[in-house]
Order: sequence, then structure tokens, then C-alpha cells
Amino acid sequence: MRETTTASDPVLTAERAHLAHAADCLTAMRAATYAVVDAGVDAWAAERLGAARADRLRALAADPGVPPFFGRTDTGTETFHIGRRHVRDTDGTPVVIDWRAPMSRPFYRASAADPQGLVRRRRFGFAGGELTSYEDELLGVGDDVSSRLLEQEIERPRSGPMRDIVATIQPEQDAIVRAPLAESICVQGAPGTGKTAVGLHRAAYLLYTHGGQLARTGVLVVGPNRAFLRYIEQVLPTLGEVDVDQTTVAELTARVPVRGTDAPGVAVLKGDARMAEVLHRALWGSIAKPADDVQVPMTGRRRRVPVERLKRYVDDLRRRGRAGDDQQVLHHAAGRERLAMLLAEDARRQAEAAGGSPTDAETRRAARSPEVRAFCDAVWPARDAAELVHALLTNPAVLARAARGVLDGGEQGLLLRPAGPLRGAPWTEADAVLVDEVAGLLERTAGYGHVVVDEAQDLSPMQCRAIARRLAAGSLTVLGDLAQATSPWSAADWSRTLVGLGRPGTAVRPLTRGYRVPGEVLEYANRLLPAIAPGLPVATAVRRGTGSLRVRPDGPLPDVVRELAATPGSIGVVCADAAVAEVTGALLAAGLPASVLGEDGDAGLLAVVPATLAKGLEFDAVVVVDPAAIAAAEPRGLHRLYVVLTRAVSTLVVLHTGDLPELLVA
Ligand SMILES: Nc1ncnc2c1ncn2[C@@H]1O[C@H](COP(=O)(O)OP(=O)(O)OP(=O)(O)O)[C@@H](O)[C@H]1O
Repeated sequence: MRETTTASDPVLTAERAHLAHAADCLTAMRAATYAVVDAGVDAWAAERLGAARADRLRALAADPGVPPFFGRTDTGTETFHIGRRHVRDTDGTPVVIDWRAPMSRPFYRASAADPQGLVRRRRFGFAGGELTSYEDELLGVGDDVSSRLLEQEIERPRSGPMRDIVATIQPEQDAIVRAPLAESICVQGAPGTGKTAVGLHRAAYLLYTHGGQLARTGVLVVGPNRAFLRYIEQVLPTLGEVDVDQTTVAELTARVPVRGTDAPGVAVLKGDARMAEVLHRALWGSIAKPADDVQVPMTGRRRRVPVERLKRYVDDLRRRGRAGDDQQVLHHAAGRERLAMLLAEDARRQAEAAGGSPTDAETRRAARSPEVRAFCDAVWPARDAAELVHALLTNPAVLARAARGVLDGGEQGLLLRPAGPLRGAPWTEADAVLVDEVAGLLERTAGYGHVVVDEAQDLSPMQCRAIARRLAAGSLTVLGDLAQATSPWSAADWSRTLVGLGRPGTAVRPLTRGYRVPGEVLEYANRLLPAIAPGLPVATAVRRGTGSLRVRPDGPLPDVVRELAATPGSIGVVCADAAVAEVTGALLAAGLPASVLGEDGDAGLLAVVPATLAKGLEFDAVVVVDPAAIAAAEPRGLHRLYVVLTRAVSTLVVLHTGDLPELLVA
């Protein structure tokens, strides 16, 4: 490898000239997009054109800190500069190739053993938008060598939201990013192996490669909470993808106002896949057997539909309510409409047999007649999802009927809450998922073409179903780490989650090279693995980080923080949720500008982080205050501790009062 930072280097001079040329071309591309005129088109076309132009301008918006390219490949006969988006000159000649284009693939995959047609890979170093260095790897000769620019990127001080990794995506990550759209993937990745980064880059890759198809159906990213979404929300826009929905399961299922919380045992039960059966029965079980003939008015006469035929219509429709997946099944509300039409069509056939010829409009009118409506109301009543779940959770007889043979008496008792009005009901997050399930039985839920699910190890089977309903015929990227599973329903392997997500055959791919956490810190955290996730592949860190771990008896915390603050970058002080006020108070009293990381993800450079919000986040330096308290605070406290011990990029300080969890005692 050759590296240079000499300003007079002719290569550097040439590359800087290319950079300036690329920047000019980008400006010209923006100007050309502005200049697109919509003369002579109708209002609808003008609106579409305007929207397309706005999208393109947003995608082309240059971030002054983001250089147009970051790498280059040489095949011996051709060179390509690789950047965040395609740039061409006024003749249409490519100046920069989009990192997602097939031509860019060797940049990420080529190795000494498999050069993929390259003789050289060049990486560029930038400082404040200025091209200041480059690094050449000659492929096909010698062994792979580690890249200093990659190391720098990994070790750069963190502040603010997550950044993209396009310049340094590693081969094992690239294989996931570029997997075909039709392929659902589950990534079991240790902390800091780049799961979140890979999932977001995969979304950007798929949107680029299958733009037309996915622009129609959309891409959805599901994360664990708002704080996490705030942290990741800029990555896709930086990559030029502004139309991806990023949300949480709580937001997806927000059909009722959540006011209450469930005891863990109750939450587990409400998240159990058996609840789907209970809800299905509660809804479809409320369909009654027709008891009498119905007189359907049709073109001035009444046509009698006999009860035997009515029973058959209802039974056929009920059967269709069981079949297939959410996109094919007959939904309850549609079934009700269909039943009304079946009666009207029966009457029409009778009229035709008698020599009449009722029109379609007359048939539809018959379906809406008071007689048919009254029949449907009695036999196939319209239902409201929240009302149904409320009745189920407050009325023992209703619950017993729906849950017979599925939940035992004790379980039914756990579900029940005191009777009360629907308005102001103490809905919990798990209840909201149940209401969403019923809403999904009533009507088809609109589905996305691809869904990325992060921190998926924490999803209950019912939450998985809520996501699966939004998947249509599309594919999934499931990201998670079983060792970081902290919810009370967490499973020991991925199969149940993948079944719940509707993609049981999905292959599980491991990622084990850790890019965030230094080796010393990772090995310390990994001591917990035999207890929390035996059998999982263990991560190794890409760098050692000598001196990155300090385990010390208690405090004083402000002194520790002050010492860490001497180095640039973010500091996260992580403690048990119950200790947040005390820890923040101690820091503020010492004159340190601490702020508590809230659900919305806002916090300054010195954040006090409740242990339950730490997942997915990272800080340059982390102080874990009282690990024993974090472990003791919840049933899966050791898993939580593993999460908080793996948030540091440079330094981890563990402050304890002498009672370290046994596995962490040296
Ligand atoms: N190829 C890479 N080049 C540079 N940085 C990388 C690379 N891969 C990952 N990183 C960085 O490593 C850190 C961890 O990545 P990320 O948050 O995606 O990991 P994760 O597997 O989701 O972690 P966790 O399980 O702890 O949530 C991030 O700062 C990310 O930018």
C-alpha cells in the first residue's frame, strides 16, 4: 500500500482537479433540473413533473461536507471514481459512479486473492471537504493489508447522529447490502458489527437498483424507539434517499392511546402468537348462523333467499377468512360487503329465471336495501377493533368463548382487567398491537415492498405479525443480536421471530467483526456471553484499543467524566433507569453540562443515558455506573448489561461499588 499526504504530489493534484470537475458537474446537473420546464403539459402531468423535479433536487442537494467521491478503481485500462451518487458531465460522460452501481462492486469486494478485475484500489482522505490524502492498494500482488483510512474512519470521534459508511463498507457487509431484492435476510450480528449501517445501506441499494418497483411500494425501516430513530434518521437522506418511512412498532400500531403498562408476565402473554388465534376467533366467532329466510327487494318484487342457501354463503365466506396470508385472505369487512352482494345476486338470478333482467345498479341497490342490511347486521355485524379488544379484556365470558382450548383459566385471568368504559381505557403497548391485529383482520393493511427491522431480537410474536402485515409480497432485512435481547418474550433463536415475520425460511447470516468496540472492551463484555447467549458466534474487534477499558471502584463520577472530557467526542454516562436523576444531579452539581437522553433522542455531548435507552447507540467514551444495579433492575438484566458495556468507541469506564456481577470479576 502507498499512502501520501504531500500537497505537491502530482496524483493528489490530478485527483483534486477531478474533484473540482465533479463538483462543477453536480452544480450543472442541479441547474439543468431547475431549468426543466413544463410548458404544454396538463395540470396532472405538471404536478407529477414538479414532484419528480423536487425529488431529484433533494437527491442532488450537495452537502458541503460530503465530497462527490471517496474512492477509485483501476482496471488497467479504465478508472472509475466512486461516490455517493452518479455525476456526469454535460455530454453525459460519467465523472463519478454511484457506489450502488454494479461497476462499483469491485471497490468493495476486491481482495489480494480475488482482485475482481482491478489492479488498484484507491481510497481518499478528506479534511473539511478538502482532498488531503490517498491510499493505494495494488491488487493481485501480495497480501491484504489493513487500510489506515478505514481505521481513521472507525476511530473518528463521534458526535451527533450516525453517519453513512459508503466509503468503507467491508466485503462481508457488502454481501448483505447487495443481496437480491427477492431475498429476505436475517443478520445475527454481535454489537458494533455494523448491522444498523448495513440495513440502511441495503435500503439505499435496493431503492437505487429497483427504483421503479420500490418507489411504488415503498421501503420501511422499523427501529426500537424514537431516540434510536433520531440517531439514524440522517443516514438515508445523506445517501440521497429521502422517501423511506422510518418508524417504531409503537407508532405503526398507534390505533389507541397508550396510557398503561403491563406486568412482564401479562406483556409476554399478550405478545404470544396464541393471541392471534384468540382474536381471530373473537372476531369471526361473532358471526351468527342465519336463522331464517330473507326477502330481498329486487325491481319492485321480493325474492326469498332460503335459509339453507344463506348458511352456505356465510360458511363459504368464513372459510375464506382463514386462508392464505394477509394479502390474500378475505377480510372481515370485505366479507360483510360480499355477503350483502351474494344475497342481491341470488335475488337477481331468481328475477332472471322469471324472465326479468335486473341491471348491475339495481343489484347493488338490493345489496344496500334495509332488508339485506338488517340481515348482515344480525349475522355478520360490523366490528370496531378497539371495541372488540376492550370487550375481550374486560368481559370474562367473551374471553372464555374466544380463548377456550387456547389459553388456560390462569392465563385468561392474567389478561382480564376491571370493566370500564371504552373511552379512557388503560391501553398498553401490547394492547395496541392486539388492536392492530384485529384491524388487520377487518381490513387489508397496506404493505411495503421491503422492510428493514432493526433490533428484531426484542420483538414479540404479535409485534412480528404487525410488521409482517406491512410487508405485502415484499422481502425483509432482519437485524439483531440474540445476546442483546432484553424484552421478556425474547427467544433463544431466530426461528420464532422469522415465523412471526412471515418469512420462516430466511437464512440467518452472522456478522462477527466488530467495528465499534475496541478488543479489550469487547472481550470484557463477552465474558457475559456464556450466561446470556451460549452458542452464539463471538465477535472479534477490528482493533485492540489498548488501554480502552478501565474498571474501577466507585467514582467520584464527576472526576471520571472531567478526565474523559479532555479528549474530543461524545460521552455517555449509562446507569440504571432509577438512578438517572441522582447521576444527573451529581454531574450538574459538579458544574458539568449533563443532559438526560430522552425518548426523542436529544442530548448534548455529555448524555446521561437510562440503560433501557442505550440500545443501538454509541459514544466515544462510556461510563457505566453501577453495573450490578443495571443487571438487577430487570429479569434480563445481564443482557441489558451486555448492551451497555458495548456502546463505547474509544473508552469504557466501569464504576462499581465492589459488587460487580460475578462473570465480570477478573
Ligand atoms: N465498514 C465500516 N466502516 C466504518 N465504520 C463502520 C463500518 N461498519 C460499522 N461501522 C461503524 O461501527 C459502528 C457500529 O455500527 P452499527 O451501529 O451499525 O452496529 P450494530 O451491529 O447495529 O451495533 P449494535 O448491535 O450495538 O446496535 C457505527 O459507528 C458504524 O458507523
